[in-house]
Amino acid sequence: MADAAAAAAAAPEVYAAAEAEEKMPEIRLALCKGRMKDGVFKLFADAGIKITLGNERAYRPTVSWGNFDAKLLKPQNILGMLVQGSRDVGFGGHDWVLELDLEGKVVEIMDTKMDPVRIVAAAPDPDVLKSGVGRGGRKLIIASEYSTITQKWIKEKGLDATFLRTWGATESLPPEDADIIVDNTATGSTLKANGLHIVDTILTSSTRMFASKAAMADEGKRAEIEKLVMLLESVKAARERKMVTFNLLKGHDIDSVIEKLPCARMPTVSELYHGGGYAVQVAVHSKLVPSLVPLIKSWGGTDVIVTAISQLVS
Ligand SMILES: Nc1ncnc2c1ncn2[C@@H]1O[C@H](COP(=O)(O)OP(=O)(O)OP(=O)(O)O)[C@@H](O)[C@H]1O
Ligand SMILES: O=P(O)(O)OC[C@H]1O[C@H](OP(=O)(O)OP(=O)(O)O)[C@H](O)[C@@H]1O
Repeated sequence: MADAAAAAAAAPEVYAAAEAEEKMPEIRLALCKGRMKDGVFKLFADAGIKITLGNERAYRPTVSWGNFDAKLLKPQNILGMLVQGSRDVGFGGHDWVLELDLEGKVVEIMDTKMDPVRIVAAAPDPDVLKSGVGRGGRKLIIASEYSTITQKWIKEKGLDATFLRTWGATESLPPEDADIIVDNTATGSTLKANGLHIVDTILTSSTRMFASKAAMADEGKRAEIEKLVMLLESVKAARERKMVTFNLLKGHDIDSVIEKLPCARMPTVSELYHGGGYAVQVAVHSKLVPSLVPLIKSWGGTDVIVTAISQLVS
């Protein structure tokens, strides 16, 4: 207690901001049930915001930061609720924005890039689009859960086809009950297990965060939403990067090393004890680390440390 009181006294602005957060305008948050849930919960957790569900069947989680009224909902419903204005912020797939024809009716505020999928047309016959006919010469039957997307695609391709709406397990329909399916694919294992070949890629999708137009028009809510986006984006940025720290001892040309570092902004450089050289710290894309570390060594760098970053705000 004494420690907490001392910390609060030493950093009054930070503690006051944390307390004030609970009195900020309420944001009605829709979290997604289903396969997107764990990734979204982890994104919040990595930003220091804990989402707690009372039990597995509870749909009203509590959020440890800010002033959220949170609910767990199916992503397809979330998008509709943002349009009708009963939720302020929510998560869903870009595919369902297109399927429900909601482009311009909800505001995309962040692409988490999580759960990437492709919406593809697939068939047992890889040449089905060339032949344009179905099993035994019948008119093509094209099955999908995505009604709008598929019917638009049929038109664009100029196919003479009957559309069949499915409710899951779409890959099981060909060859008897359908000639082509339109479905999402991530690893491709369901298509493969059912002997289906991709004949066209229609679009790509990922888990995105959306806001209602009304919430974005409300100054108070918008400010809170932007704070949330900044925090979640900082996790996304950090996940793509690593912190590389190294020493460059006296006698090496620090300026020429700094010039060669792959960073958009200036790296942090601090002087070593007794003017023995410099410690350099730079956040770099993870994929560059294996190339960068040997180069640092070749430039005379020592004591190279590569660490994970949890949040990065530019
Ligand atoms: N591997 C995947 N398979 C299916 N949908 C995925 C996948 N990865 C991401 N998604 C996205 O998840 C959303 C579908 O969510 P939804 O909750 O309806 O399905 P689900 O998570 O599979 O749940 P359920 O098992 O209850 O059907 C879509 O936007 C879809 O693009
Ligand atoms: O490319 P993959 O990694 O195999 O993933 C794609 C599959 O996962 C989903 O099915 P889901 O498990 O949600 O069942 P459903 O078809 O009944 O919706 C989706 O509809 C595909 O069938």
